[in-house]
Formats: sequence, C-alpha cells, structure tokens
Amino acid sequence: MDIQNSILTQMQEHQEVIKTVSSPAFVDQITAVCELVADTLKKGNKILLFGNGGSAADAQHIAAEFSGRFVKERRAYPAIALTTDTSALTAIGNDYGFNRVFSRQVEALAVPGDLLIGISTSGNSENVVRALLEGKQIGCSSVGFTGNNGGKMKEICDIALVVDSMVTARIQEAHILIGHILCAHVDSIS
Ligand SMILES: O=C(CO)[C@@H](O)[C@H](O)[C@H](O)[C@H](O)COP(=O)(O)O
Ligand SMILES: [Zn+2]
Repeated sequence: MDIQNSILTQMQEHQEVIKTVSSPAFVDQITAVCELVADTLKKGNKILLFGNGGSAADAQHIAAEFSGRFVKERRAYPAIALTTDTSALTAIGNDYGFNRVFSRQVEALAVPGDLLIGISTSGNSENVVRALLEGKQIGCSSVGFTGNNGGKMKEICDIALVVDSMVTARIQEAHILIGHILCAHVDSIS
C-alpha cells in the first residue's frame, strides 16, 4: 500500500505541475517560444540545446526530433545537442573545466541569430549559465527551461520558462512536454 500511495502522490504532483504550465500566462510564454523556434529555423539558423543529467537527455531527445522527425514527414531542421560528443566534453572538461563544456562549444558553433535552449531544473548549473552568456555575446537568442523560481537563468534568457515546482523530476516532466509542443509546432509550419 505504501508503494501505491507513493505512486498516486507522484501522479498527483505531476498533474498539479502540468496544470500550472497550462495557465493562460504560461501558454502565452510557450507560444512565444514556438514562434522564436519557427522564426529561427525559417531564417536558416540553427538550434543548440544543452543541460545536465536528465536535462542532457531532454536536449538530445528534442534535437533529434528537429533533425530527424517528430510526427509528420517534413524537411530536416538543424538542431544540435551539445551533450553528445564525448571527445569534446572530455577534452573541454579536462582542459578548461566542466563549467565550460557547453560555452566552449557555443563559441565554436554558434552564429548570430541561432537559438540556444538551456535546460536546468535549478536554473543555476554553471555550465548552462555560461553557455547562455557566451551565446548572448555572439548575438544568439536564448530560451531557458527551468524550475525552482528560475535561478540565475531567469535573468539571462530572452524567454525563461520557469516551471512552478522545486521537484527535479516533476520539472523535467513539464520540460519534455513543452519540448514536444515545440516539435508539434515545427511540424505544423512545415
Ligand atoms: O534526472 C535527474 C533527476 O531526475 C538528474 O540526472 C539531474 O538531471 C541531475 O542531477 C542534474 O545535474 C541536475 O542539474 P540541473 O537540472 O539543476 O541543471
Ligand atoms: Zn531524471
């Protein structure tokens, strides 16, 4: 019974968080991100995504759905997760420190007009924050997927989607829902 209580509590928490991201104000913010993603791709720019742990998985998941496909058969779009190249991650981490694993790749790959999507449930992961700051210098636009009141990322990103929860797992569940909503929008404009 304890297990069942725990399951139901987690499901309840999940539903409550999804309710907060369904509010009109939050949906307006997601809409703005959908438009930014679409504008970036229409201009011929690319999307770079990054995060740690579960958020690294989200970055890869979303990037793959832009470059591969989501539901509809459509053209491929340029999106790269900065979490997948173990040579770059280990070399940059070893030579410059883990805090620079994403910012150094942004410096190497980003051009003005590209869109950075930084994913951090705390909003405070230093490697994510530094990459967003690097992108700002280059002239990229930026979106933060966060929680925990937004952390440092709230002040840095052009649009910060701050999921109203302090629980990492629940925040991540809202993030991947939003990621899929972006993919559906990209399908709809293609
Ligand atoms: O997926 C989970 C927990 O659900 C973990 O792997 C989690 O992503 C890691 O602890 C991250 O290092 C957390 O970083 P962040 O979300 O605060 O940037
Ligand atoms: Zn997780």
